[in-house]
Amino acid sequence: MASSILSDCSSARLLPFRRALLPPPAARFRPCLALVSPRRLFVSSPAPLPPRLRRMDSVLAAAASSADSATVSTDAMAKVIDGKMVAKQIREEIAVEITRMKDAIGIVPGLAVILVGSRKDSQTYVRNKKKACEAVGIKSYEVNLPEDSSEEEVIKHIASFNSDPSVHGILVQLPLPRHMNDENILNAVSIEKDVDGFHPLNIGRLAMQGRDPFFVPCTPKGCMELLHRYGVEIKGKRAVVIGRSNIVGMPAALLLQKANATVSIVHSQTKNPEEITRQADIVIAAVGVANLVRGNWIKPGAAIIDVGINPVDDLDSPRGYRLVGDVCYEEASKVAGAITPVPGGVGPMTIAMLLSNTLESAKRINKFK
Ligand SMILES: NC(=O)C1=CN([C@@H]2O[C@H](COP(=O)(O)OP(=O)(O)OC[C@H]3O[C@@H](n4cnc5c(N)ncnc54)[C@H](OP(=O)(O)O)[C@@H]3O)[C@@H](O)[C@H]2O)C=CC1
Ligand SMILES: Nc1nc(=O)c2c([nH]1)NC[C@@H]1CN(c3ccc(C(=O)N[C@@H](CCC(=O)O)C(=O)O)cc3)C=[N+]21
Repeated sequence: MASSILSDCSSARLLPFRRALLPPPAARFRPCLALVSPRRLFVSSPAPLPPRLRRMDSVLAAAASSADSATVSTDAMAKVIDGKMVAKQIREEIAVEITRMKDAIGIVPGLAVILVGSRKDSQTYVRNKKKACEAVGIKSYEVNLPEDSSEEEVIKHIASFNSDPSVHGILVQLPLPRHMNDENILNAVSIEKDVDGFHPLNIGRLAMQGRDPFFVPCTPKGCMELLHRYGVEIKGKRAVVIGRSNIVGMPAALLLQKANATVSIVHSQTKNPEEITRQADIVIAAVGVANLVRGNWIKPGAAIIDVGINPVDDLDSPRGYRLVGDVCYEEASKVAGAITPVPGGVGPMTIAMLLSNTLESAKRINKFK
């Protein structure tokens, strides 16, 4: 079913609010790529976990190995990196930890979300975050402000959450209205409660050798977790990150570099992006252009993490649209060694990492191990 929907990456029509920057399809698509036998980059057991997540190790190992058997259909098809399943397992582990903390010290983690304006997609994300919080036992606080609010009003709410001891994480939903300065607003979030990891001090610490941020931004952290869970070796490998935004591309490149990959960053001014991408053992695509990365951009056997969430017209879908990634899945899955789907890849991991950061914050603030 999925393959019939995605059978032609060049024909997806973008919804009006996304720029249509698709490459000319005939020029870039080489139809015989499925014949190339992928060189696998994977080990059978997951890599060791950082101490904080070690408790989740066995669950996630089981998740990864069940994904192995469930999703490899032929030798030429990439392994599906199932973010939805891994995220579910992580949420279950978080719920157990929250109960343990509540029973031991009577504290429940709290996450405050501030939404300015009435963008439909932002409202959906905020609703989903709230549901995810409730399901694991995190108390959620929400403030909805009108589009024409002032920066001062937003900062006033941030300040009140900064000093509220029942709030351990604060998230300001992006994008903010155009008249607001993101930097002024993100700077106002207490660095100890910055569960999005967007505060300049957190980003600065992420960039520096020998320093650690309080929080790692959720989407790049989710990408790294998926690579770890699926046993993708990073040290000494070539990685290409497509996109350099403050919230995804740039921190993803820093994390890959911290994990000892040799990293190149491809952006809108890069010449020959396909040539550079083709050298990568690991690709993280975070662009916002549907199906930009074609099969012939990919090195056989590479691991592909597709962050893009792009709505394209689909009259057969109840919503009138469906979501596709930045990578042409149908082509890429015939060349890559492993690949995340959209939906069901990085998106659910972003939310799971937000919950994980909120729990981590509540533990740190209350000195609970
Ligand atoms: N799955 C998830 O959890 C999340 C998904 N997303 C999705 O990820 C995508 C990227 O988001 P975000 O980083 O916020 O986007 P931004 O628009 O902030 O950044 C896009 C980046 O892509 C680069 N770019 C644009 N066009 C091209 C091109 N043709 N070739 C190469 N590079 C290009 C831009 O380059 P330049 O810097 O030169 O302008 C920029 O660095 C979106 O689809 C978004 O919806 C975002 C957050 C979370
Ligand atoms: N302060 C802030 N922090 C963010 O982390 C942040 C943000 N602002 N603004 C918007 C982007 C986008 N983002 C997503 C989160 C989950 C999915 C997600 O769960 N996606 C599902 C599909 C959901 C659907 O079907 O609509 C999936 O990929 O399977 C997607 C995108 C977080 N962002």
